[in-house]
Amino acid sequence: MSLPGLQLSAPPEPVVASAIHELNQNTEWRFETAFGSHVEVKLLSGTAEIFGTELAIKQPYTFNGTKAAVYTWHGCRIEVTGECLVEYIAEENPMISYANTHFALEQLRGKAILEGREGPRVMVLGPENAGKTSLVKILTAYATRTGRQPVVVNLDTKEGMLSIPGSLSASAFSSIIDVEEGWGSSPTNGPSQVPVKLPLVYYYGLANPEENTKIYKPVTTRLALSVMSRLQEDQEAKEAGCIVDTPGVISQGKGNYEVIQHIVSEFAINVIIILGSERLSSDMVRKFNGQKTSTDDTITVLKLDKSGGCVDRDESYLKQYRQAQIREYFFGDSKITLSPHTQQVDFNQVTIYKLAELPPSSALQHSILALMHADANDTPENIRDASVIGFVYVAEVDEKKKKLRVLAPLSGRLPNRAMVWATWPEGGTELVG
Ligand SMILES: Nc1ncnc2c1ncn2[C@@H]1O[C@H](COP(=O)(O)OP(=O)(O)OP(=O)(O)O)[C@@H](O)[C@H]1O
Repeated sequence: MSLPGLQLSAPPEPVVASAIHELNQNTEWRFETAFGSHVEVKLLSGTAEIFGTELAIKQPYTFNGTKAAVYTWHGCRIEVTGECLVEYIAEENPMISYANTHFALEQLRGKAILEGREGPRVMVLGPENAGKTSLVKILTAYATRTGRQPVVVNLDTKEGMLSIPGSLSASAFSSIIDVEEGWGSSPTNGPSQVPVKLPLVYYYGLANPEENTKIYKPVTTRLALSVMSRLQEDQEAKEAGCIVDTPGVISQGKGNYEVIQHIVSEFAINVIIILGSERLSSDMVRKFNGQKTSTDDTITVLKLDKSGGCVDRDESYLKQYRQAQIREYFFGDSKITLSPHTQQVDFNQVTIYKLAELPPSSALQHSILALMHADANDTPENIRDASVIGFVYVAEVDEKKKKLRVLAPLSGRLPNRAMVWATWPEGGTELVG
């Protein structure tokens, strides 16, 4: 086609390859897409789900920087447009045992309702990339599909759940999980414009719990106290119980499993699921199986097979993933655009803590600060144990004028609360010019 008056030809539309896949019952199409390249998946017929959440028929879902699988119980046809890094159909998968685990949890929920007690408190353990987060998503999705409202807890600070990496968070899930974004890093995530999932967030600020158990353990305790009181006060959460995702590193521990023990006692965990490690499973059976929780429930340890689809994620992928989570926190995702604002604040208007109070300096440039529900002059312990109001990004530090330019996901003056600066998620990325 030529453009009128210019005799120029419009560049040809790039040809994007499309393919149709027929999946037999109980099989899955596994795929990986690169960051920056978009792959569209459409369910043409039959039924299918991604990590437990059903796909709507004929609706296009777009993936970018994703590793996942479209699973079908009864068979389906899907159309895939765009180029995947890896894609194949897998006949063997552990989905039947994962669904059976959901039904076993449902039985525990039924029993707890009859007895007027809390539903199961489930913890998923296993080494890195064993599929823990994927299993937590599947169990959560099946529970919400059954009409339950479980409280999901993320104790893995390498990734964020409805928050950015570095945080520990909990949220009651009553609606479906977004198949394109997974948990998402922003509370406004999901198909609805209404922020349906409001997480409670605490900040640890390091990737590995064992780097500083003196902070990790008390912060976990605070989160556990809130979750346990929610389970007592909110009938729907009480019936469904909670599902706790954990960092892989605590399962690879050199034998003492101190952090695991702490989580089990603080959340009164009574179902421990082990993925992908015989040794861990036998250690956990020896340590916990048949023991009583503080609420007088008996602990059951269960081993499940790791999915052959779990992929090891290298550091460069994980770094891009974290950056994408941070961007999404401030700017939204493909469906919901947020309107972040930058503002100037004087050095003397902010109080920043690292492990002790810290004067603002250019070292803060391009880092993330957690704004805490704590007074600027509170004690370091109270600040550490406080929950997070939100995060800001330091766009610029002017040491001469003693001013910071900060980006916040919402407009409005920064409240005069204590702020915490930690090393995780790593700074250094330029979010705004
Ligand atoms: N069946 C599957 N098909 C394709 N990809 C999968 C499948 N199951 C899991 N994955 C992918 O494998 C990677 C590792 O899985 P997941 O995040 O669930 O493991 P994890 O044990 O939580 O890891 P970590 O401890 O490092 O957080 C993820 O990118 C996940 O999306």
